[in-house]
Amino acid sequence: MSRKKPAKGKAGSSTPTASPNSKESCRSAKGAAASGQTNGVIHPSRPSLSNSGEFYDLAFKVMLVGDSGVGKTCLLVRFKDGAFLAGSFISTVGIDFRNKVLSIDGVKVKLQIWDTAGQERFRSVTHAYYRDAHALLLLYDVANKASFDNIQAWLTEVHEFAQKDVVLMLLGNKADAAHERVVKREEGEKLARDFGVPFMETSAKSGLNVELAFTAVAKELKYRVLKEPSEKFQLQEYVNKEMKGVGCCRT
Ligand SMILES: Nc1nc2c(ncn2[C@@H]2O[C@H](COP(=O)(O)OP(=O)(O)OP(=O)(O)O)[C@@H](O)[C@H]2O)c(=O)[nH]1
Ligand SMILES: [Mg+2]
Repeated sequence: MSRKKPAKGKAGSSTPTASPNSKESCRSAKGAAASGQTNGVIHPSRPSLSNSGEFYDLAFKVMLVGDSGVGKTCLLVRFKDGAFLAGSFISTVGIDFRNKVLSIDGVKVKLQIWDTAGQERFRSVTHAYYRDAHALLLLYDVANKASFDNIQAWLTEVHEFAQKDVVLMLLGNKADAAHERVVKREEGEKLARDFGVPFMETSAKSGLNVELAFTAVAKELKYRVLKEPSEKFQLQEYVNKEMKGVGCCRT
């Protein structure tokens, strides 16, 4: 069985060169060493080796998008390192990525997760990356109404620049911030229903639903590539079954 080791470095030739952060409040950018050589899906009969030394069967690109300050970088750091490093907010510059290999129903799925800058001045940089994304996590901040109101504009952008069959999920982040909350969960649910996208609330601070958001996307992507005739997977159904509410648990 052939096993290839992707070259180290920045994004592969099919994607523009990344512009790494030097520092962030969530320190996510540190390193970002893994390769972006594989633009498409890797065939499962040829396992590959990630930079962290883990073999994987499938690889996908996931992009985090949304207004500046909604918590994209913190969400990625929480997922990758299980940490929330509170401190002064240092906005992401350009774009960066980190890899994580998940085991999904016995299949090793590598997610290459791109953390984009929410600031308007970096918009043209992020546009260039949409086309290669297999999945997009679109975030707003439940404590910031403007970030919620801007979701429609983000969706317009997604439809303009991303692949038609991209896997989309809407996340209402900072669900821990009860006192500052200005967007009700029901409002997020309605918006998601109106646009036909799966939805859940998350918290990079508490970790609420963070693992689930990425796992659900990985499951959907894996299902699309490897689906058995007997297998059925529905992303929103899975999310509804698995997600935890704020301060309570759904069964
Ligand atoms: N309470 C709370 N604060 C959060 C959460 N996630 C992020 N924050 C805070 O929100 C601020 C912005 O977080 P970032 O993750 O840097 O935001 P971003 O979306 O990456 O912003 P840009 O890089 O400018 O696009 C930081 O001060 C974080 O500490 C969360 O789940 N709960
Ligand atoms: Mg950021």
